[in-house]
Amino acid sequence: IDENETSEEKMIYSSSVMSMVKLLEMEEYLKVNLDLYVQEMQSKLELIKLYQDSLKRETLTTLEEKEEYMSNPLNAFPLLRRLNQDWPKWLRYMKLAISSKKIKEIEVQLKSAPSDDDLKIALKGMTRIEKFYNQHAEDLTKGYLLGKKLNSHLTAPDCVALGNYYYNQTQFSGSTHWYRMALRLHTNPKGMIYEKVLGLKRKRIYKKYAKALLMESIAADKSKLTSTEKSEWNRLAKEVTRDDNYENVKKVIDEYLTGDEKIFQEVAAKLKRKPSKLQRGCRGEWPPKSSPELICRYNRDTSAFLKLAPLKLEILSVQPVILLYHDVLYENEFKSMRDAAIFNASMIDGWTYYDFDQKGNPKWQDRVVKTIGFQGTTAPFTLSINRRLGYMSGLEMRENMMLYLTNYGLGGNFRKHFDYVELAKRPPNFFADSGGDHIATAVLYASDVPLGGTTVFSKLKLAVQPKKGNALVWFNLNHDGKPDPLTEHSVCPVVLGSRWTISKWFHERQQVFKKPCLA
Ligand SMILES: O=C(O)CCC(=O)C(=O)O
Ligand SMILES: [Fe+2]
Repeated sequence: IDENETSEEKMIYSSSVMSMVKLLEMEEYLKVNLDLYVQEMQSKLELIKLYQDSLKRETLTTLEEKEEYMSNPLNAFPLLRRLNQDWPKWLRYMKLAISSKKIKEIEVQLKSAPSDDDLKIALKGMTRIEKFYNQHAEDLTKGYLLGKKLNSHLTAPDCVALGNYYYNQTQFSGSTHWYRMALRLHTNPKGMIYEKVLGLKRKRIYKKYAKALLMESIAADKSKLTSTEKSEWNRLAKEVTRDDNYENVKKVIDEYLTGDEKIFQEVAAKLKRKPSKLQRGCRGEWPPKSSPELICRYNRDTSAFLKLAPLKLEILSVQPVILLYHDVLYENEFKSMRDAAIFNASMIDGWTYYDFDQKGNPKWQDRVVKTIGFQGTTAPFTLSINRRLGYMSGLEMRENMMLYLTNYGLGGNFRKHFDYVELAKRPPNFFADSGGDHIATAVLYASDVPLGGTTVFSKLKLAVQPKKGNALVWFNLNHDGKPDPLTEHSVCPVVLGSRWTISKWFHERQQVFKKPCLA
């Protein structure tokens, strides 16, 4: 994760649960305005209805009846007067804009609504959850996350957006399930809203679904098609989406819509790639570690202070050293840090990148978190946390008090990486200028994450679930100061929860007089 100034760009909400809270507040405000708008519209409607009532009279069909009616001056005079005086005024009243002030306010609010980029990041987060944890469209639609039933669900427009996202990336077998869900949910009375206001035509979804099925059967998600395949696909796609063919296509798809989801899921399973090692780790498929060296005890050794207040320590790995401490972060420390971050400063987007372009520049990829660095000793919490991290690691940190506070976003993750700088990639004055390599890393878990968000060391098959108050400390360099590739680690996509961490990278240089006193 790196920091990048993004001042000119629009605010991104989906990269942090905390910033998405603003969206909730935005919609609450919009709803208030909508309520007022509806109220005004209703009272206008009631007034017009009163006028309608006043216009009622018996039906007059024949010319004789009409003539008789108008021969009565008490009928003729009011009618004449009304047409001259009242109707033009009613017309004016009907034309009068309803609640133009409220509409203006909604317009202003929507200027800070999430951008297309933001939606793309959210879609990517959703599909990351779907793929990483092998979730099915139907389960997500019905409110199941990793088998846990939640009191929420997706709608037809949500499903279409997800289907289109896959479709546009030529991942057709990913899109078909979402189109099928969309059609199942596109029923009246809500279907009327989709058709008339959102422009989400049922007919168009049928066609898109048909095209995706066709493409899936021809190409099975191959990114490169031969020219014969391509022309065959184009010919068939035209055939399928021809208007006079619509009824046939619809008939076939309607059968799909009543089909058993289990069958679709079995077919999908055959098309899916085998899970990666990391994905298996994230799915909790690794057995728990046990070995005589891996013990729990109280750490009373790394500081005189700990003799009075020992820290609960669990040794997760000996080579490389990975320690899990329990109950080492206080709620009020985290709260004051978070408040400082969200009220007095602003957290910025953090990215996870996976690649370099041809010139060797990093290609930024996936905005996944919001983060902020707390330098030095400005607030009491940075001092107390740093002191405790000193006890936990046995390391010195006077030159480097920096702590990072991070909040993950929708499906937020952290790709596989090392915290050290590979020897070959070190700049000339690395040791003097940057304080040397990141000898160790500490991650304090500041929140529970009910689903996903596991810290995973793939090469060690070690997975650690965040637990509020716990801290993970590991050494990226071996005792001889060489990077240890076994420390490669990742954060699994967050599925449910707002993942907060306070992290620190310990610098190498300032440890020269202090041998790490390891367990
Ligand atoms: O949050 C985590 O679990 C790990 C974060 C991490 O890899 C880092 O801060 O370098
Ligand atoms: Fe890391």
